[in-house]
Amino acid sequence: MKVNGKHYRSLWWNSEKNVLEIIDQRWLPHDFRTQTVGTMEEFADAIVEMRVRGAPLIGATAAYAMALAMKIDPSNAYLEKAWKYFNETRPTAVNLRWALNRCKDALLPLPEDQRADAALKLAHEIADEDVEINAQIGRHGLAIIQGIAINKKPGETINILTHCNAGWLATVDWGTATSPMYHAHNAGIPIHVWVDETRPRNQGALTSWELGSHGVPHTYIVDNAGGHLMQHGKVDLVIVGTDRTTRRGDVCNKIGTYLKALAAHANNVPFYVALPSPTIDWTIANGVADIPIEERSAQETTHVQGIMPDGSIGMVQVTPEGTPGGNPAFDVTPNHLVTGLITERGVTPATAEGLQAMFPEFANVKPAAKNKKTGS
Ligand SMILES: CSC[C@H]1O[C@H](OP(=O)(O)O)[C@H](O)[C@@H]1O
Repeated sequence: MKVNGKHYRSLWWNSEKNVLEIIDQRWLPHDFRTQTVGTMEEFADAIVEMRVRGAPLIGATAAYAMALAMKIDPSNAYLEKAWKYFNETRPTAVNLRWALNRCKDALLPLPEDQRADAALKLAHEIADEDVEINAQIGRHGLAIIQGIAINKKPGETINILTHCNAGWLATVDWGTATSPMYHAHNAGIPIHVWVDETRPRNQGALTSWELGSHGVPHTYIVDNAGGHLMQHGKVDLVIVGTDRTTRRGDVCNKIGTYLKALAAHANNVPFYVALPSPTIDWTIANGVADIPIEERSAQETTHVQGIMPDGSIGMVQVTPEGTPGGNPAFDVTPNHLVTGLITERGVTPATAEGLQAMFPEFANVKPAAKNKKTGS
């Protein structure tokens, strides 16, 4: 998407330096900083520290990480070592494991001297596929918004609530939850977006930065305001992203999503999830029982980042000294609270039958023994 009129993806390959370039999202929305990622440690750090974040973007980053690994040492042993090293960076977004497995499956059959080039080519393909998948999600989500517009007075604004950042910053481009919003805005449909702040990392500020850059009307709200707005008829539709959706349609997403789904269900507000197929974990059904929930640092809850009086970006402590912080980074919305899943192939019910009908090639994937701690 555009940043000050210039098109950017969230990551891109610098073919002159032969390194990956990323937007370092830790400094947004106050400072737009890019950086190169050229070592195994820099790749792992970029994922762990959320310089790159969002399930699809984590997956694309992991693919480029495997390309670097094959350039360093194309042996089977190093391939396995790299797979394990990167799989341990963050446990919840299944796109990480999906990308690592896709790379391993493609590379193992190849002679070692072909692996580095093949791995980089595959990383480019995964990045480009993500852009197209998200554009398709946008087109299918646009139809939902158009369906709501028909029942509104001509020119009446459609109010959409979203949680966290499932925007182009969380993917290579377009975003997932935001793609239908951008498509609707570009089609001239009057939308307004309620943007949940999404403590503790305040990814709502990223969504606000994105939507503002594209001229989409929006309002930044505290996480706990969504239910009130729904009770008062101020939300026509909720669209969120996902980090892992199970084969029966249970949706794992940023902490707080479940509460939005409960409020939407209680107020008969349609609750849709934008779901790229690499985010489906076909090996599990019960999301609450089987999806590993990342526990991040307490400091993310006891402190908040922002612009300091001198204009620098800093952290301030919001809690008393010594107060412990708890920080589960995700929660799981059971499928019965989900109105529909917006995939790149179309909109489907959040059920095992719905997902199998949309993706029949995965219908026979066998449940795997899960180690909930690592998610694989
Ligand atoms: C399009 S996936 C976006 C998804 O990822 C975010 O998690 P994080 O910022 O911790 O990587 C959040 O759950 C978003 O909905």
